[in-house]
Amino acid sequence: MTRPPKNWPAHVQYSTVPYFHSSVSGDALSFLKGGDSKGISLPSAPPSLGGIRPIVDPSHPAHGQHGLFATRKIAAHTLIVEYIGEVHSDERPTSDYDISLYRFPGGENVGVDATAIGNEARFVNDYRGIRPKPNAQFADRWTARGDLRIGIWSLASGIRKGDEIVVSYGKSWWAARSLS
Ligand SMILES: C[S@@+](CC[C@H](N)C(=O)[O-])C[C@H]1O[C@@H](n2cnc3c(N)ncnc32)[C@H](O)[C@@H]1O
Repeated sequence: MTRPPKNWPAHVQYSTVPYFHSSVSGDALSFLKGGDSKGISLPSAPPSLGGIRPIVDPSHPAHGQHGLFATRKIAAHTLIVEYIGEVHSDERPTSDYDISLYRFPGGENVGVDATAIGNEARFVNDYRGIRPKPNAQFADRWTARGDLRIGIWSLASGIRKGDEIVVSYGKSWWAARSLS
């Protein structure tokens, strides 16, 4: 088992490989695991280029929480970290750590929920109120053997060492929460 990074919360399981929930269909598993639906030897996520830090600035909108910060200069269009979590096909409407992975034409909607198990990626905040615009984005990441994952990738400007890594969660993410 990989040792959790600095500032990792005790109530969350740290993992560098996805966990597949029983709600994911066999067909979806074969597709997502690059044909190896037995789940042996899942490729580990590469080391994160971001480190977890507590947000101590009172003017930061996520003050009291944590964020992900570049531990070195990150070039444009670089994989910063894979979004590891529980891969699932059931509904998780109350999760704040759930990202959509793939929608199958037949209707199965697979997400990655890092509420209870995950890696550094679960600490990426939305740019609103933090920086004028995102410096990273969620996008597909295919492993060398053909597993489909979600990656957090730097945008064209690259990221300076020490900067907070921020994405856009999307207007609908915030709209859903302002109504609740
Ligand atoms: C995926 S988590 C991000 C990591 C979180 N800050 C933590 O320490 O666990 C999403 C949560 O972070 C907070 N968050 C992220 N971006 C934010 C922003 N721009 N303004 C306010 N809160 C934000 C919200 O509480 C949101 O539900």
